[in-house]
Amino acid sequence: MSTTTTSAEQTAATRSSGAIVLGDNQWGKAEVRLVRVDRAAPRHEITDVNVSSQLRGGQEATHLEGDNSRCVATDTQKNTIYAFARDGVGAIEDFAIRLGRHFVEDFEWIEGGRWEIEQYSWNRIATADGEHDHAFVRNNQETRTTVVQRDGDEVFVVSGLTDLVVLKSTGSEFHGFPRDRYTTLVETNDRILATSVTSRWRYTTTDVDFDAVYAKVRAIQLEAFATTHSLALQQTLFAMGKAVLEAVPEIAEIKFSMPNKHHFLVDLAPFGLDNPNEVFYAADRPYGLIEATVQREGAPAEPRAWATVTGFC
Ligand SMILES: O=c1[nH]c(=O)c2[nH]c(=O)[nH]c2[nH]1
Repeated sequence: MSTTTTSAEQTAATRSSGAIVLGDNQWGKAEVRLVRVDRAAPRHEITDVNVSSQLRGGQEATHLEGDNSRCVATDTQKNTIYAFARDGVGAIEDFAIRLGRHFVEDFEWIEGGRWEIEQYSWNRIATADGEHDHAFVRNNQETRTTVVQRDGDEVFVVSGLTDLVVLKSTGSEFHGFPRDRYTTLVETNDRILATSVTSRWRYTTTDVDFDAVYAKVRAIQLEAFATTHSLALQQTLFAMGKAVLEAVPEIAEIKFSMPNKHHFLVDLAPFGLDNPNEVFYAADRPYGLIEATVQREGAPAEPRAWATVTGFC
Protein backbone atom coordinates (compact mmCIF):
# COMPACT_ATOMS: atom_id res chain seq x y z
CA MET A 1 0.00 0.00 0.00
CA SER A 2 1.28 3.43 -0.87
CA THR A 3 2.17 5.68 2.04
CA THR A 4 1.94 8.77 -0.13
CA THR A 5 -0.83 11.10 1.03
CA THR A 6 -2.76 12.85 -1.71
CA SER A 7 -3.73 16.47 -1.33
CA ALA A 8 -7.43 15.40 -1.33
CA GLU A 9 -6.79 13.08 1.62
CA GLN A 10 -4.89 15.83 3.42
CA THR A 11 -7.80 18.24 3.01
CA ALA A 12 -10.26 15.62 4.30
CA ALA A 13 -8.11 14.97 7.36
CA THR A 14 -8.03 18.62 8.34
CA ARG A 15 -11.55 19.54 7.27
CA SER A 16 -13.85 20.79 10.04
CA SER A 17 -17.30 19.23 10.43
CA GLY A 18 -18.68 22.76 10.24
CA ALA A 19 -20.24 22.55 13.69
CA ILE A 20 -19.51 25.39 16.10
CA VAL A 21 -18.48 24.08 19.51
CA LEU A 22 -17.23 25.48 22.78
CA GLY A 23 -13.49 25.39 23.28
CA ASP A 24 -11.39 26.00 26.40
CA ASN A 25 -13.08 28.29 28.88
CA GLN A 26 -12.75 29.56 32.43
CA TRP A 27 -14.60 32.08 34.56
CA GLY A 28 -14.10 33.86 37.80
CA LYS A 29 -13.47 37.13 39.60
CA ALA A 30 -10.29 39.00 38.70
CA GLU A 31 -8.29 41.25 41.01
CA VAL A 32 -10.11 40.87 44.30
CA ARG A 33 -8.30 43.36 46.52
CA LEU A 34 -8.00 42.07 50.04
CA VAL A 35 -6.26 43.59 53.05
CA ARG A 36 -6.23 41.63 56.28
CA VAL A 37 -5.17 43.05 59.64
CA ASP A 38 -4.03 40.54 62.23
CA ARG A 39 -4.96 42.16 65.57
CA ALA A 40 -4.06 39.19 67.78
CA ALA A 41 -1.38 41.29 69.46
CA PRO A 42 -0.95 45.07 69.87
CA ARG A 43 1.69 44.79 67.16
CA HIS A 44 -0.54 44.33 64.12
CA GLU A 45 0.39 42.40 60.97
CA ILE A 46 -0.84 43.43 57.51
CA THR A 47 -1.48 41.17 54.51
CA ASP A 48 -2.21 43.04 51.26
CA VAL A 49 -3.08 40.93 48.22
CA ASN A 50 -4.78 40.94 44.85
CA VAL A 51 -6.50 37.61 44.17
CA SER A 52 -7.92 36.30 40.89
CA SER A 53 -9.97 33.10 40.84
CA GLN A 54 -10.86 31.21 37.65
CA LEU A 55 -12.79 27.93 37.53
CA ARG A 56 -12.84 25.35 34.76
CA GLY A 57 -15.39 22.64 34.07
CA GLY A 58 -19.04 21.95 33.32
CA GLN A 59 -19.84 25.16 31.45
CA GLU A 60 -21.30 23.87 28.16
CA ALA A 61 -24.88 24.55 29.26
CA THR A 62 -24.03 28.03 30.51
CA HIS A 63 -22.46 29.01 27.17
CA LEU A 64 -24.81 27.15 24.84
CA GLU A 65 -28.17 27.56 26.60
CA GLY A 66 -27.74 30.11 29.36
CA ASP A 67 -28.39 27.34 31.89
CA ASN A 68 -26.53 28.59 34.96
CA SER A 69 -27.16 25.60 37.22
CA ARG A 70 -23.43 24.80 37.22
CA CYS A 71 -22.13 28.35 37.02
CA VAL A 72 -20.57 29.14 40.39
CA ALA A 73 -21.07 32.91 40.24
CA THR A 74 -17.99 35.08 40.01
CA ASP A 75 -19.54 37.00 42.91
CA THR A 76 -19.53 33.78 44.96
CA GLN A 77 -15.87 33.25 44.08
CA LYS A 78 -15.10 36.76 45.35
CA ASN A 79 -17.04 36.18 48.56
CA THR A 80 -15.23 32.88 49.14
CA ILE A 81 -11.89 34.70 48.95
CA TYR A 82 -12.96 37.18 51.64
CA ALA A 83 -14.56 34.49 53.80
CA PHE A 84 -11.44 32.30 53.69
CA ALA A 85 -9.35 35.29 54.76
CA ARG A 86 -11.30 35.36 58.05
CA ASP A 87 -9.12 32.42 59.15
CA GLY A 88 -5.92 34.11 57.97
CA VAL A 89 -4.20 34.27 54.60
CA GLY A 90 -0.75 32.83 55.33
CA ALA A 91 1.59 32.22 52.43
CA ILE A 92 -0.12 33.24 49.19
CA GLU A 93 0.63 29.81 47.70
CA ASP A 94 -1.14 28.08 50.62
CA PHE A 95 -4.12 30.43 50.32
CA ALA A 96 -4.43 29.71 46.58
CA ILE A 97 -4.08 25.96 47.14
CA ARG A 98 -6.82 26.17 49.77
CA LEU A 99 -9.18 27.99 47.42
CA GLY A 100 -8.53 25.45 44.67
CA ARG A 101 -9.20 22.50 46.96
CA HIS A 102 -12.49 24.05 48.09
CA PHE A 103 -13.88 24.68 44.62
CA VAL A 104 -12.81 21.33 43.15
CA GLU A 105 -14.01 19.30 46.17
CA ASP A 106 -17.29 21.13 46.84
CA PHE A 107 -18.64 21.28 43.28
CA GLU A 108 -18.41 17.89 41.57
CA TRP A 109 -18.40 19.31 38.03
CA ILE A 110 -15.48 21.68 38.65
CA GLU A 111 -12.46 20.03 37.02
CA GLY A 112 -9.85 22.58 37.98
CA GLY A 113 -8.96 26.21 37.86
CA ARG A 114 -6.42 28.92 38.28
CA TRP A 115 -5.77 31.12 41.30
CA GLU A 116 -3.35 33.98 40.86
CA ILE A 117 -2.24 36.17 43.76
CA GLU A 118 -0.02 39.25 43.93
CA GLN A 119 1.24 40.38 47.31
CA TYR A 120 2.33 43.90 48.21
CA SER A 121 4.53 44.41 51.23
CA TRP A 122 4.39 47.05 53.94
CA ASN A 123 7.10 48.03 56.40
CA ARG A 124 6.52 49.40 59.87
CA ILE A 125 7.10 53.14 60.12
CA ALA A 126 10.26 53.82 62.13
CA THR A 127 9.47 56.44 64.76
CA ALA A 128 11.64 58.03 67.45
CA ASP A 129 10.31 55.28 69.78
CA GLY A 130 11.17 52.48 67.37
CA GLU A 131 9.04 50.54 64.87
CA HIS A 132 5.40 51.50 65.13
CA ASP A 133 2.89 48.79 66.06
CA HIS A 134 0.16 49.76 63.63
CA ALA A 135 1.49 52.40 61.21
CA PHE A 136 3.00 51.18 57.96
CA VAL A 137 4.70 52.56 54.87
CA ARG A 138 4.19 50.74 51.60
CA ASN A 139 7.38 49.03 50.44
CA ASN A 140 7.41 49.81 46.74
CA GLN A 141 10.00 47.21 45.92
CA GLU A 142 9.03 43.98 44.24
CA THR A 143 5.62 42.34 44.15
CA ARG A 144 5.47 38.68 45.13
CA THR A 145 3.35 36.49 42.84
CA THR A 146 1.91 33.02 42.54
CA VAL A 147 -0.18 31.16 39.98
CA VAL A 148 -1.68 27.94 41.34
CA GLN A 149 -3.51 25.70 38.90
CA ARG A 150 -5.49 22.53 39.50
CA ASP A 151 -6.22 19.88 36.93
CA GLY A 152 -8.33 17.35 38.83
CA ASP A 153 -6.22 16.25 41.76
CA GLU A 154 -3.00 17.62 40.28
CA VAL A 155 -1.75 20.94 41.63
CA PHE A 156 0.81 23.14 39.86
CA VAL A 157 2.49 26.02 41.68
CA VAL A 158 4.44 28.70 39.83
CA SER A 159 5.62 31.48 42.12
CA GLY A 160 7.67 34.54 41.45
CA LEU A 161 8.37 38.21 41.78
CA THR A 162 8.08 41.22 39.54
CA ASP A 163 9.42 44.78 39.54
CA LEU A 164 12.58 43.95 41.49
CA VAL A 165 14.62 46.92 40.20
CA VAL A 166 18.38 46.52 40.59
CA LEU A 167 21.44 48.41 39.38
CA LYS A 168 25.20 47.97 39.41
CA SER A 169 27.30 51.06 38.86
CA THR A 170 30.29 49.01 37.68
CA GLY A 171 31.24 45.36 37.20
CA SER A 172 29.46 45.11 33.84
CA GLU A 173 30.96 44.93 30.35
CA PHE A 174 29.54 44.32 26.89
CA HIS A 175 31.85 43.66 23.94
CA GLY A 176 32.70 41.07 21.32
CA PHE A 177 29.29 41.23 19.61
CA PRO A 178 29.11 41.00 15.81
CA ARG A 179 29.53 44.22 13.85
CA ASP A 180 27.79 44.79 10.55
CA ARG A 181 26.93 47.92 8.61
CA TYR A 182 24.06 48.67 11.06
CA THR A 183 26.13 48.37 14.23
CA THR A 184 26.90 51.61 16.01
CA LEU A 185 27.04 50.38 19.65
CA VAL A 186 30.42 51.14 21.20
CA GLU A 187 32.08 48.29 23.08
CA THR A 188 32.42 48.92 26.79
CA ASN A 189 34.29 47.37 29.68
CA ASP A 190 32.62 49.50 32.32
CA ARG A 191 28.92 50.28 32.09
CA ILE A 192 25.90 50.58 34.36
CA LEU A 193 23.86 47.37 34.46
CA ALA A 194 20.25 47.87 35.51
CA THR A 195 17.12 45.80 35.16
CA SER A 196 13.70 45.17 36.61
CA VAL A 197 13.57 41.47 37.35
CA THR A 198 10.48 39.42 36.69
CA SER A 199 11.08 35.80 37.58
CA ARG A 200 8.78 32.83 38.07
CA TRP A 201 9.77 29.44 39.35
CA ARG A 202 7.91 26.12 39.32
CA TYR A 203 7.72 24.01 42.45
CA THR A 204 7.67 20.21 42.18
CA THR A 205 5.75 19.84 45.44
CA THR A 206 3.23 21.71 47.58
CA ASP A 207 4.98 20.55 50.76
CA VAL A 208 7.05 23.72 51.01
CA ASP A 209 7.52 26.54 53.52
CA PHE A 210 6.60 29.01 50.78
CA ASP A 211 7.40 32.17 52.78
CA ALA A 212 10.87 30.92 53.69
CA VAL A 213 11.67 29.75 50.17
CA TYR A 214 10.44 33.04 48.71
CA ALA A 215 12.81 35.00 50.97
CA LYS A 216 15.64 32.65 50.03
CA VAL A 217 15.05 32.84 46.27
CA ARG A 218 14.79 36.63 46.37
CA ALA A 219 18.04 36.91 48.36
CA ILE A 220 19.86 34.50 46.03
CA GLN A 221 18.80 36.47 42.96
CA LEU A 222 20.03 39.73 44.51
CA GLU A 223 23.32 38.13 45.62
CA ALA A 224 23.98 36.67 42.17
CA PHE A 225 23.13 39.97 40.45
CA ALA A 226 25.50 41.83 42.74
CA THR A 227 28.42 39.41 42.68
CA THR A 228 28.46 38.26 39.06
CA HIS A 229 30.97 40.26 37.04
CA SER A 230 28.77 40.61 33.99
CA LEU A 231 29.86 40.29 30.37
CA ALA A 232 26.20 40.34 29.27
CA LEU A 233 22.85 40.63 31.02
CA GLN A 234 22.21 37.12 29.65
CA GLN A 235 25.18 35.84 31.67
CA THR A 236 23.89 37.53 34.82
CA LEU A 237 20.42 36.05 34.26
CA PHE A 238 21.83 32.54 33.95
CA ALA A 239 23.96 32.98 37.08
CA MET A 240 20.88 34.08 39.01
CA GLY A 241 18.84 31.08 37.88
CA LYS A 242 21.64 28.58 38.40
CA ALA A 243 22.18 29.80 41.96
CA VAL A 244 18.48 29.38 42.73
CA LEU A 245 18.31 25.83 41.33
CA GLU A 246 21.47 24.80 43.15
CA ALA A 247 20.09 26.03 46.48
CA VAL A 248 16.44 24.95 46.30
CA PRO A 249 15.73 21.34 45.29
CA GLU A 250 11.94 21.86 45.32
CA ILE A 251 12.25 24.22 42.32
CA ALA A 252 12.33 22.51 38.92
CA GLU A 253 12.95 25.51 36.69
CA ILE A 254 12.97 29.29 36.76
CA LYS A 255 12.05 31.75 34.01
CA PHE A 256 13.24 35.33 33.78
CA SER A 257 12.16 38.39 31.85
CA MET A 258 14.70 41.16 32.34
CA PRO A 259 14.62 44.49 30.51
CA ASN A 260 18.06 46.01 30.01
CA LYS A 261 17.49 49.47 31.46
CA HIS A 262 20.05 51.34 29.38
CA HIS A 263 22.08 54.17 30.90
CA PHE A 264 23.82 56.23 28.24
CA LEU A 265 26.85 58.37 29.01
CA VAL A 266 26.02 62.01 28.31
CA ASP A 267 28.42 63.87 26.03
CA LEU A 268 29.50 66.89 28.10
CA ALA A 269 32.21 67.95 25.62
CA PRO A 270 30.00 70.73 24.13
CA PHE A 271 30.13 72.33 27.58
CA GLY A 272 33.90 71.95 27.82
CA LEU A 273 33.54 69.19 30.42
CA ASP A 274 34.80 65.63 30.54
CA ASN A 275 32.55 62.76 31.68
CA PRO A 276 34.56 60.00 33.32
CA ASN A 277 31.60 57.56 33.52
CA GLU A 278 29.65 59.74 35.95
CA VAL A 279 26.73 61.46 34.22
CA PHE A 280 24.18 59.25 32.44
CA TYR A 281 20.90 59.57 30.63
CA ALA A 282 18.55 56.88 32.03
CA ALA A 283 16.51 55.91 28.96
CA ASP A 284 13.12 54.30 29.52
CA ARG A 285 12.57 53.04 25.95
CA PRO A 286 13.42 51.26 23.83
CA TYR A 287 15.02 48.69 26.09
CA GLY A 288 16.73 45.39 25.46
CA LEU A 289 14.57 42.50 26.63
CA ILE A 290 16.43 39.43 27.84
CA GLU A 291 14.38 36.31 28.59
CA ALA A 292 15.37 32.73 29.34
CA THR A 293 14.46 29.60 31.25
CA VAL A 294 17.07 28.02 33.50
CA GLN A 295 16.27 24.36 34.10
CA ARG A 296 17.60 21.05 35.32
CA GLU A 297 18.94 18.94 32.46
CA GLY A 298 16.66 16.00 31.66
CA ALA A 299 13.93 17.06 34.11
CA PRO A 300 10.41 16.53 32.74
CA ALA A 301 8.69 19.65 31.42
CA GLU A 302 5.26 20.59 32.78
CA PRO A 303 3.57 22.75 30.13
CA ARG A 304 0.26 22.76 32.05
CA ALA A 305 1.90 24.76 34.85
CA TRP A 306 2.96 27.47 32.40
CA ALA A 307 0.03 27.41 29.95
CA THR A 308 -1.59 30.57 31.30
CA VAL A 309 1.53 32.28 32.64
CA THR A 310 2.36 34.73 29.89
CA GLY A 311 5.31 37.00 29.27
CA PHE A 312 8.12 34.47 29.08
CA CYS A 313 9.80 32.51 26.36
O1 LIG B 1 23.87 42.67 28.12
C1 LIG B 1 23.55 42.97 26.97
N1 LIG B 1 23.04 42.00 26.14
C2 LIG B 1 22.66 42.26 24.86
O2 LIG B 1 22.19 41.34 24.12
C3 LIG B 1 22.80 43.59 24.40
N2 LIG B 1 22.52 44.18 23.22
C4 LIG B 1 22.85 45.50 23.35
O3 LIG B 1 22.69 46.37 22.46
N3 LIG B 1 23.34 45.74 24.60
C5 LIG B 1 23.33 44.56 25.26
N4 LIG B 1 23.69 44.24 26.53
